[in-house]
Amino acid sequence: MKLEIKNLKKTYKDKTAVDGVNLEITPGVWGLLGANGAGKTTLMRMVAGILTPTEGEILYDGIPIKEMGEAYRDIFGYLPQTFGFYPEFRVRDYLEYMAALKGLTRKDTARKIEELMEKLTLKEVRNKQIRKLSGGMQRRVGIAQALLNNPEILILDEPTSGLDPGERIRFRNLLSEFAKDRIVVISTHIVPDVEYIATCNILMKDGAIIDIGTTEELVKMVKGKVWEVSLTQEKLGPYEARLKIINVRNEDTGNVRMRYLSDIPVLPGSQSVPPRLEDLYLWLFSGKEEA
Ligand SMILES: Nc1ncnc2c1ncn2[C@@H]1O[C@H](COP(=O)(O)OP(=O)(O)OP(=O)(O)O)[C@@H](O)[C@H]1O
Repeated sequence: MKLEIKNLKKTYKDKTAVDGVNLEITPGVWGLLGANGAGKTTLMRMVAGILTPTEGEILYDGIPIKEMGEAYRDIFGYLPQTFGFYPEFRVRDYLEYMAALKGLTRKDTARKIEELMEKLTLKEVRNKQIRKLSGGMQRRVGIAQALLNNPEILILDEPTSGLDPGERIRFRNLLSEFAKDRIVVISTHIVPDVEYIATCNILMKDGAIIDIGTTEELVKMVKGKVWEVSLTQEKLGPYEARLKIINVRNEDTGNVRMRYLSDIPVLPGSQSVPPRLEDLYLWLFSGKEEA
């Protein structure tokens, strides 16, 4: 099973959102990381077959997806970034409706909906209208509809926005299990969502792919540039504007522990620490003024 993206380009009037992307995606979880406006959504919508590329093509096992039509939809699941369709529908009715659109039989529909409601803890809201659900709950319904047809390719755009930490962990586990022999692509700003489950991460900037690799391979870029130091809250102030700070957390001593990015240690007592994917994300995608 292979998805090939060849020289894919999308231009909106004078804006090139995706600029010559080449990718070969095989089964596993793929994290698509990039700042706002990098072109992630545009790329995913083209892969989902709902946006026509300006140039280039997408092939599934060697066949252009535009020639596959219905057959591509049968093997595809997609959770868009903004999910708010059919707000008047009750959860169960909506899932049944989506299952019918995806061509599931009555028997498969009942079985699959039960299974997904269980896995995504949706049972207690089965008879509620979607518009009355919390944001996190709506997202779970969105995830459920994307999984209804047991897709071979699953594309999720910002799937965990609105989910609480417990839900995020459950969701990650669900995806890891699901991706064993399938292609799952997750676009996100929430780096920890893909850090431990992604087989491979795709880094995107200004419409282009700037790097691809496992978390372990990619974090090497910031090896020796991540520091931690303990300091008083008052001393932190002047550094906040100058440094790329990853996080600051309170210590039992009353001091704060600051994790920051820099080529050299800036504060006395700074210790070099092993890099994480979030450190790299900040290094690549955030200007100093944002840090
Ligand atoms: N329909 C459109 N018309 C014009 N420009 C667009 C359109 N859709 C997207 N863009 C522009 O293309 C660029 C890429 O947008 P896209 O939404 O794909 O990025 P993204 O990486 O998904 O960002 P975000 O995480 O904020 O959704 C942005 O500069 C955006 O303003």
